[in-house]
Amino acid sequence: MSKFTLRWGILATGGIAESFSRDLTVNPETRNVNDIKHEIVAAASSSSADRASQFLKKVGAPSSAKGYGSYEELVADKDVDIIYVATPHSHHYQNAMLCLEGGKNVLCEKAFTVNAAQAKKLAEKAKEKNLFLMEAVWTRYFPLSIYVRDIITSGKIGKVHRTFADLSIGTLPEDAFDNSHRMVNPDLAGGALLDLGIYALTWVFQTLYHTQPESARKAPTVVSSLKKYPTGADEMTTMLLTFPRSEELGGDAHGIATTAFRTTPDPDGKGSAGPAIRVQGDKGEIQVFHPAFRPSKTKLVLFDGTVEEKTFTQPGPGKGSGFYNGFGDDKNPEGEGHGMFWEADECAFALKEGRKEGKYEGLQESIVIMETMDEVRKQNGMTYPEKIETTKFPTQL
Ligand SMILES: NC(=O)C1=CN([C@@H]2O[C@H](COP(=O)(O)OP(=O)(O)OC[C@H]3O[C@@H](n4cnc5c(N)ncnc54)[C@H](OP(=O)(O)O)[C@@H]3O)[C@@H](O)[C@H]2O)C=CC1
Ligand SMILES: O=C1OC[C@@H](O)[C@H](O)[C@H]1O
Repeated sequence: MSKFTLRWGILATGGIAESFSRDLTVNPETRNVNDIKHEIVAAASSSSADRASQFLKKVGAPSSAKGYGSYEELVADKDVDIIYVATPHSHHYQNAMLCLEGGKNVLCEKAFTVNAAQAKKLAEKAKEKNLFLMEAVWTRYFPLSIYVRDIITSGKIGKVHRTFADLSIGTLPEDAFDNSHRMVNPDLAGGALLDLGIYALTWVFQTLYHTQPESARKAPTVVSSLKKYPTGADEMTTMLLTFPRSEELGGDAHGIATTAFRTTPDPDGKGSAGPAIRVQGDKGEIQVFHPAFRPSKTKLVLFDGTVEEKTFTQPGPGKGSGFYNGFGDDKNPEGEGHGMFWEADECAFALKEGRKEGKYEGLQESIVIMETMDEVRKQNGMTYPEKIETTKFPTQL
């Protein structure tokens, strides 16, 4: 059988670009995906072509892959089918727009943009140019997430009324990040909400919103509280979302999404403190254990006494590999891939099938989530500099 090959260009050479690119080199057959292939054909660094070439070597790209010293050159490369945007949040809008204007399909890291207005502009541009565009919320494409959504839609836990979701990382920001770090720097749209809270929201949305028929999905109302870090970005944010839903589904549902630097739902690293995510219905609940961005354990607990635990490992290239994870303090278990290949596979399936959006989070849902975060920032007076909130393209950052 001839395989569909997706030819990738990598825009930026930081931590997550490395994890993602390494995952692209894992043979899809190791995860029973037999009809597509990924190929890294080029990478670009805003600092130098040499850095891009070193990056390509480091991640195991083919020796034919080209290293560019500017993002513009990458966009102009005729051999690139899709570009993975792996810059800080502040740069996503400008970088993704550059790619779309240049006729390239785009997979753009989370948070999709700084605000909903930017997300809408990108969606409009992708539509105008008939290009594929997807927010890289990798967790949505995990077999574990598919399993949890299936539990909900099958009615196993009954009508679902509430989801609690916490992604907090148990890290003292003063020790872990200097004030220019992308996690806390407002110039880079830093802060817990956009970087980590997006995963708590992902779990709330994928259990209470995405599981409804598309025509029935309605944006939630939100009340929230946010605590600022001295840089002006947030260090702890909690959101209470009310999703309007039909009586057939049990009526309105509540989502509680929270995120913080200093606390963690997993203080001993062994899950002893309980789950990070609880999706509760009137027949029981499905639990997911920390970390919300890359969970590997679930527990189904039903009113009738059923208890079913499941573990999901990430298929990988063999013993001893261990990929960089986030800001670098947790490595993958030995032998596992990172798990970013599932979202990459979705891009290949979509382009093979002629789809222009991701199956498990389309652009409309990414926009509603950005609107939710806009509202949280508005309720709590958290703004970013105008040059990164603007929809004016191009803007020099
Ligand atoms: N899905 C996931 O699990 C994770 C996702 N992320 C997301 O990935 C994105 C990048 O995060 P991460 O890779 O950790 O960040 P890094 O700081 O490690 O890398 C960002 C890269 O962006 C490029 N860049 C361009 N302009 C700037 C600038 N002004 N300041 C800093 N970097 C710049 C640089 O690459 P160059 O010099 O080559 O142009 C830099 O190496 C964020 O959106 C983040 O939310 C992050 C961690 C985990
Ligand atoms: O997306 C992410 O997931 C993992 C976290 O460690 C990281 O900070 C974040 O950007």
